[in-house]
Amino acid sequence: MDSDTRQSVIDIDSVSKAFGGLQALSNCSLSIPAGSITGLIGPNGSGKTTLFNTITGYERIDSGDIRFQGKSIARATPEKVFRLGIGRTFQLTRIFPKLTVLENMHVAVQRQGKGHLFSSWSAAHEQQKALELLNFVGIAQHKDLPAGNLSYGQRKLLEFAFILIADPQIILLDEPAGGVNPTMILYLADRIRELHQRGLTFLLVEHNMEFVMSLCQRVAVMHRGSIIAQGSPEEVRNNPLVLDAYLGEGVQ
Ligand SMILES: Nc1ncnc2c1ncn2[C@@H]1O[C@H](COP(=O)(O)OP(=O)(O)OP(=O)(O)O)[C@@H](O)[C@H]1O
Repeated sequence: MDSDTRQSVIDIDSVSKAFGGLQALSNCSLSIPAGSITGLIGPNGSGKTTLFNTITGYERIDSGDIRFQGKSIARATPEKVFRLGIGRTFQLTRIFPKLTVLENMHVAVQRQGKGHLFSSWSAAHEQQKALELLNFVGIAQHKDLPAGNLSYGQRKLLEFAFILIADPQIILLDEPAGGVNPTMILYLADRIRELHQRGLTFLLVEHNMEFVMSLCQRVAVMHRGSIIAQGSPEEVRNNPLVLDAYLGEGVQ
């Protein structure tokens, strides 16, 4: 099915957000088709992380609306957004380095669910699910190691496992390939494709153009707080507005 005609899972509708005098988002509109892998690119400071923060409840918008499956989430807390089915990773990974990898998974269950989402889980179920997910992201063999011993790429995989705990419907990834070695990037791309085939939707911010162009069916380009272009990787690559935006701000 053409992604343009699919139902959208998230609709960002004329969203604006200022930090003091700085307009980080300016009448920003974007729809994420259900079942798509959408890449969000743009020069440094164009508003990509701010957009992620507004979708996931970490920043309040000044005007406009954000809807998830048709319902406004513009005023929802991060916990509520997560419970609705929107998972998210951060640019800097958030792990406890002295706890083992498996202990980190247990902490993630407690921390992300705040005791509600997973209250019916038994300890055995939690253990089994944690191991399955560590296996899926390829770091189960390190389960008893302190998480601080993991490489940067492996920490990102661990954080990926954290958000899968809650069976999200859409996953927002903030620079998943940033600082990760090429082999790990390919591995991560395969995991994303596999989850996508199982029905998950992805929105990812990324500066690694090869990663974006090979993985995403749709690409949206931000510049100065607005979406200036969107379409297939090919369409975006050939759009002169996109080149102007990057050249104007210094190529990444
Ligand atoms: N909490 C904040 N307080 C003040 N200014 C902020 C805040 N968060 C972001 N900004 C500013 O908003 C603008 C957009 O930043 P944002 O981090 O969203 O851009 P980005 O596209 O994600 O950049 P990068 O690619 O470098 O991560 C920047 O000028 C940034 O300095």
